[in-house]
Amino acid sequence: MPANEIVTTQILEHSFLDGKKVFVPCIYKRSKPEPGIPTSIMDMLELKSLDDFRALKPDNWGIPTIPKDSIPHRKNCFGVSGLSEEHPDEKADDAGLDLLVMPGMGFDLSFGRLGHGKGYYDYFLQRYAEHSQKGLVSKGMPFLAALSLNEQILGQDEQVPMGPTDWRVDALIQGDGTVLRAD
Ligand SMILES: Nc1nc2c(c(=O)[nH]1)N(C=O)[C@@H](CNc1ccc(C(=O)N[C@@H](CCC(=O)O)C(=O)O)cc1)CN2
Ligand SMILES: Nc1ncnc2c1ncn2[C@@H]1O[C@H](COP(=O)(O)OP(=O)(O)OP(=O)(O)O)[C@@H](O)[C@H]1O
Repeated sequence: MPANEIVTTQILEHSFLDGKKVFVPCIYKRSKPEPGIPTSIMDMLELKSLDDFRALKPDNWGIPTIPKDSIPHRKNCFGVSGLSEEHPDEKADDAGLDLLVMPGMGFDLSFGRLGHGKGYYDYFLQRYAEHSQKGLVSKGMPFLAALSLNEQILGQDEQVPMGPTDWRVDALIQGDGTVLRAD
């Protein structure tokens, strides 16, 4: 969470100045919970501008968060407006992400990632993969770049526990600027 992670403000600012589209996480409770699927899930919603970003208010964890009343008026990374659960299987032009910047509690040198135990990122990535397989997003999987403080990286012989739903990242960007790439 913000007190224990690399601050992403400059990445966001730089992305806007570079003319990129920027999406941020939006956590919500699914309206129709189903067994075996997390009840609280994450979508990625578009920020309209740098001013839009700067106007976000921090939530209880200090994370700048999209106001609820603006959700229906924002593009989702799956190309539809508002929350993705309201538009299952809807094909949209210009959908998808090139890059996903991922936080985490800990990382290992085999690109394993330990999240906050909510499955937000892992389940989002599974949904993205399903959208991609169905041809609902034109891009493939985003490049997964984890941001890690040096203290969050385990030593050579240690691994974070990885289960069947956990995704390995493509690159580990360390607090001292070192970048490790999986390929
Ligand atoms: N900067 C940043 N943004 C991020 C994350 C992060 O780690 N860093 N997240 C990384 O995951 C997500 C937010 N993570 C969260 C992790 C835990 C709880 C939490 O404890 N929530 C409540 C109730 C949640 C619910 O509705 O179920 C709780 O459990 O008491 C909330 C958000 C998305 N955005
Ligand atoms: N693809 C999925 N399908 C169903 N449940 C999932 C999926 N991905 C994760 N979950 C569930 O979410 C819960 C939390 O998973 P896990 O402990 O791996 O989260 P994490 O990687 O620490 O968190 P995050 O992904 O938010 O960073 C687990 O109960 C897990 O089974």
